Amino acid sequence: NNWQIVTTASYVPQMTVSNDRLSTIMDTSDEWIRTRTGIRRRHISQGENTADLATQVGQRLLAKAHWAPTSLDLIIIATMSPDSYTPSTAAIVQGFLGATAARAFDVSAACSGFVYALDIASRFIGSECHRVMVIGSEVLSKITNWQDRTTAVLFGDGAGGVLIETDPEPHLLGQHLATFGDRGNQLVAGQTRVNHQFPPTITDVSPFQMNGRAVYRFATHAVPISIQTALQNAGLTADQVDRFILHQANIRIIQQVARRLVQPMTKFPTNIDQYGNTSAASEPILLDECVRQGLIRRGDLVVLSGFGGGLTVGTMIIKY
Ligand SMILES: O=C(O)C1CCN(c2ccc(-c3cc(CO)ccc3Cl)cn2)CC1
Repeated sequence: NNWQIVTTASYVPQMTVSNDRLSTIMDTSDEWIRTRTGIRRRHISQGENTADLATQVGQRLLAKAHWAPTSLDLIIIATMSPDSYTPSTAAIVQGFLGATAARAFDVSAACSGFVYALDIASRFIGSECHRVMVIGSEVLSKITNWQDRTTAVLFGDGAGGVLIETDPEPHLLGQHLATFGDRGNQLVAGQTRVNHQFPPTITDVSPFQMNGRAVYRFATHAVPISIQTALQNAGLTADQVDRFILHQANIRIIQQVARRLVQPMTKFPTNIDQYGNTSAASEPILLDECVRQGLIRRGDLVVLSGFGGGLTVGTMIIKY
């Protein structure tokens, strides 16, 4: 069933942490972080959890679309840093917003989460489900080991999302989702352990652990293939795309993907310098900024592509 993105919104915690400030708590430097990742600062939550960031986005979305919360049929939150095992972050947001008619659940696909959630929403939308809220929200600072300079310098907190509604015109022109579970151990966070004794003890949440080189290599290989496959599904070529909204994981990966697709960097807006890697939130935050800055207009051909934990990759071709 056809649907359209009605509006976009985003929200980041107020406090920013510069590279220089990080270099006072771990052995790193602004020069290293900026040249190797493109990151200059990141927003770090002070007391706001994942559902709080998502609720801010939800309120902004409903206000921009002039929708009553009770008109929502479905809320999906893509996150790898939920408030709790239960209730789901989506259920908490549903309660905070008073969206009493909406079913609500989380999608866990790390940095591909927003595309996975949008794909699921597009399969729900139809005769009984007209109005859907899809948000990517992360507080990665709570699962980061702030002594591990290989990961702590990369991540930030934030949330972004869209409202989608049934539409007579097709706007989802193609997609490609893939998961490589045999390589999942290359990017792990929040791992639980089951011990042999009885009663078992509750384990604390393990911080990020990443085989950076392996994930980097995966991304530079899997993302161009995913984008080309989605374009083929849509009967389109990269030349026809107006904007590529890629997961903001690393500036060099974005440059590498642009080269592989033989496309100019002007088609690849970036904001990793401001936010760091916000996992499932990075695409909707960037999408919202592009819409607000007029870099994406109605009728534009937009590619959304996320990649990361799972390992997963997800690409969607949308006529905005
Ligand atoms: O030494 C260097 O240059 C290092 C090399 C390693 N780097 C990496 C490696 C992987 C990621 C990454 C992370 C996620 C998790 O959301 C998803 C997707 C990716 Cl591709 C980000 N940076 C940083 C610079």
